[in-house]
Amino acid sequence: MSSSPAIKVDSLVKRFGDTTVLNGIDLEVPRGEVTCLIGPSGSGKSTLLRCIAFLEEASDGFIEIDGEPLGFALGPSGERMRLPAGAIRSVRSRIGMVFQQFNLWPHMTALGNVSEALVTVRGMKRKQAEERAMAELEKVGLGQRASHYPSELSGGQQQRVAIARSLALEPRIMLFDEPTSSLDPELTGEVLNVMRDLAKTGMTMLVVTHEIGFAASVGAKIVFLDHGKLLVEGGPQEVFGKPRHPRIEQFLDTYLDRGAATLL
Ligand SMILES: Nc1ncnc2c1ncn2[C@@H]1O[C@H](COP(=O)(O)OP(=O)(O)OP(=O)(O)O)[C@@H](O)[C@H]1O
Repeated sequence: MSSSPAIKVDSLVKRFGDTTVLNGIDLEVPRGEVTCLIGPSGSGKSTLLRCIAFLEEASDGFIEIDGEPLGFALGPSGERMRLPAGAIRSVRSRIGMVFQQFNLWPHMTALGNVSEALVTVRGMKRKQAEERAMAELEKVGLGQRASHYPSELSGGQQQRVAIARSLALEPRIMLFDEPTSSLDPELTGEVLNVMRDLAKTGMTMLVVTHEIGFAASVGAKIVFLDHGKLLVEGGPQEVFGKPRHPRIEQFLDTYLDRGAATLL
């Protein structure tokens, strides 16, 4: 495999109407590590993740996944050129994404939620898909809950099903958009543990989180976004250690979570 980073973001701009939400982001996400994206509310974290997942189209700039362009590339005369749908799908399929809201199908069991993705996206036979789905549910500690519907599962369990559903599709990169924001602390812990285990397997992960304790202990790289710009990036010690960038100091005062209080 090439030595290119798992994700490369180059001069990315995203505008909604007259509002510039991402204002020239350059970012490299190394392979096999956890990169945590932090920053104040409204700084553009979700938008950046959604651009990388191609759920939003960037207004300008480029994204590469494993060295291959996603969505847009430089054309022969140096113009920004949209790539064909097939090429976009092929690169996009390497990325899994987990959202704050679990987005499970309410009328399907946990097993159904995971296996359906394999049948519809991968064209797998139902029986084979269910076997695979069961194995994925076991990995996130939910083998015993396979026949339960989302309404019969806790928020933490629902999020673990969503993670299993993403992982079943064998992504090379996992994006997490505040996966624990809607959970209480106990359920947050169980989801973060699943993410810690996933990190140990060498999965490339880009995680938007307000869980500073998680970012400081699991993130190999921390990226701080502020008003649509990448303000600080580095290892946890560089970003959270003292002396700190004044904006980080201010951010920690506002967003410090319980785990972080003991870590920093
Ligand atoms: N579809 C959209 N149309 C218009 N404005 C949008 C859209 N999506 C996001 N924005 C705006 O972009 C800005 C950044 O939003 P974004 O959700 O990326 O921030 P964030 O850092 O993830 O915030 P939070 O931590 O609160 O989730 C906000 O001002 C938001 O209102």
